[in-house]
Order: sequence, then structure tokens, then C-alpha cells
Amino acid sequence: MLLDIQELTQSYKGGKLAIDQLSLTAGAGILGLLGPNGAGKTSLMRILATISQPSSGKALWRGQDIAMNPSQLRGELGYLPQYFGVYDQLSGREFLHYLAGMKGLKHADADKQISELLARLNLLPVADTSLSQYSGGMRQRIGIAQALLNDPALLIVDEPTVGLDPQERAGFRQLLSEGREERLVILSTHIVSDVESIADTIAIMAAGKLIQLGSPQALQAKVADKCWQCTVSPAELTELQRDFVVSHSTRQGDRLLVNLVADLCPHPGAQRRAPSLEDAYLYFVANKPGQAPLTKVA
Ligand SMILES: Nc1ncnc2c1ncn2[C@@H]1O[C@H](COP(=O)(O)OP(=O)(O)OP(=O)(O)O)[C@@H](O)[C@H]1O
Repeated sequence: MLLDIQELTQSYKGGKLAIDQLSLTAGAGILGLLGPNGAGKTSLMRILATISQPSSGKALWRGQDIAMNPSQLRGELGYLPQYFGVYDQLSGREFLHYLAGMKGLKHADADKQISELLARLNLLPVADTSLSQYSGGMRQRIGIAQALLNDPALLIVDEPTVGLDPQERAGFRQLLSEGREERLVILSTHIVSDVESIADTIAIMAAGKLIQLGSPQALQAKVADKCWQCTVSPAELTELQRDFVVSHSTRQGDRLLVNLVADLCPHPGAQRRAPSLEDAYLYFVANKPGQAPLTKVA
């Protein structure tokens, strides 16, 4: 086990409880952190990246409390924050050299790593261009490159695929998958497809709490009997949306083929269908503690 989070709580000024007694353990592999806006993902990642301190509870990295001993983790950490400010007057290559220096890399090692990362992230053609000229996707890729400098044992990436096109997203997933045997990658997103194919474990957060933890397959299995499909009129769809979680709908002439998640059969014509991770995510977020279950009978 590399990471051991014990009853971590973060409350902000004004009493906002962003993380509520969260506990989990993780070893090497990819941990996908899924949750809606405001679930507490960024607050958690900032604590793990030693940027903020928890209000109570602790996080241990290799058995050491990171709040007591942040420098031990910082030497092994790569972090891509959600809002990644860059130094506009520097070129991409200069920026990476600057951060490599901050991470204590020797110049020759840094040179080699930077060239490799620029190539992997398709940034060689703009390596010597000022960052002020970079598009949003290029900025995101240079952010990923700096996080990967020095081959970190803990890589924390907060909504890393924002601004990337579909091809870049696929390349990024591939990049994260490499070296997963040796490192822990924590990837937060509210886009299920970003983590569906690569995460070993999924943690679903809502309202500061960890509401589910398991492999993508295990989470899907939990909703295997709750996934339905039916063909309905637009008016019926509006009604279904009021009472159930509709995960997808496709137009078929003047009717709609609708995928729903519900505890019991939601419509007389509904049939069971195979579950996806998105179904599991929607089901558990809709059924978060304190909310009425999805049990309306058709
Ligand atoms: N500095 C702060 N002061 C007060 N409240 C905050 C602060 N930072 C975050 N919050 C609140 O804490 C809760 C959790 O926010 P957080 O950014 O951790 O969630 P998130 O899951 O990362 O959301 P998103 O997907 O929108 O980034 C939200 O209600 C947010 O408004």
C-alpha cells in the first residue's frame, strides 16, 4: 500500500464541509476519482499534493503523514492542478527546464526527459515557441509534461483532459497507463469515459463523502439489475426524467430510445440492458446518502 487516507476532513472558512471523514487506501495503479461539481475532488487532491492541510484526519504516503513530512512526498510527486497557470514569457522547453530545476533534476537528465516528453505529447514543433502562443490543448499538454518530469511515484492529475481533442484524450490515457505497475496515478474527472477503460479502481465522491470504491467491473455489477431501456414518446420522456435517472436517449423517428437507471421497472415497456460504468456513476450519485432511492414502480 502506498497511500492510506484516514478520516480526512476539510472544512473551509464559513463552515463549508468539502471533505467529510473520507478514508481509503491505494497501491500502485490508476485510481479514478469521479464526482459531480463540488463533490470535493479538488480539495482532496490539493491535500494529497501537500498544497493545503486537512482540518482533521490524515493522509499517509509510504506510512508517513504528508502534513508532518511534506518534503518526502514532494520528491516523488507530479501534480497537474485543475487551473494550470503558466509562465507566458517562457517557451515550452524553458518552462519544463525551469520546473525540472525546481524538482532538483540534473541538467543532462532534464534535457533527455524534456525532449522525450515533448515528443510524447506532440509538442516538439512548438517546443521553442512562447507559451503565450499556445492553444488551450497545448497548455494542457505542457502541464501534463511537467507533472511527468522525474517519473513521479505519485501522479495527481485534476481534470486533465479538459481542452484536449478526442485523439489527444486517447493519447493521454495511453500515457497514463504506462508505468502503472510502479506508480499510483490519481485522476479526477466528471467524464466517466476518461477513466472507464484505464482505471484499476474507481472512487465515487459526492458531497465530500466517498460513496463507492471498487473496480469498474465491480461497480457495474452492483447496478446490473437496475439498467433499463424503453422506447417512449417525447412527453413520456419528460415524465421519466422527473422520476428516474435517464442516462441516454436517441431519437427514432417521432419516438425516443431511452436508457434509464432505476431500482424497479420504470415503464411497462422497459427491458433490462447491460450496465455501463456511467450507469453505476449516475445511480450512486443520484442515491447519495440522504436522498430518496430510485424506487418508483411503473
Ligand atoms: N477555498 C474555498 N473556500 C470555501 N469553499 C470552497 C473552497 N474551495 C472549494 N470550496 C467548496 O468546497 C466544495 C468542494 O469543492 P471542490 O473544488 O473540492 O470540488 P470538486 O469536486 O473538485 O468540484 P469541480 O469538479 O467543480 O472542480 C464546493 O462546495 C466548493 O464550493
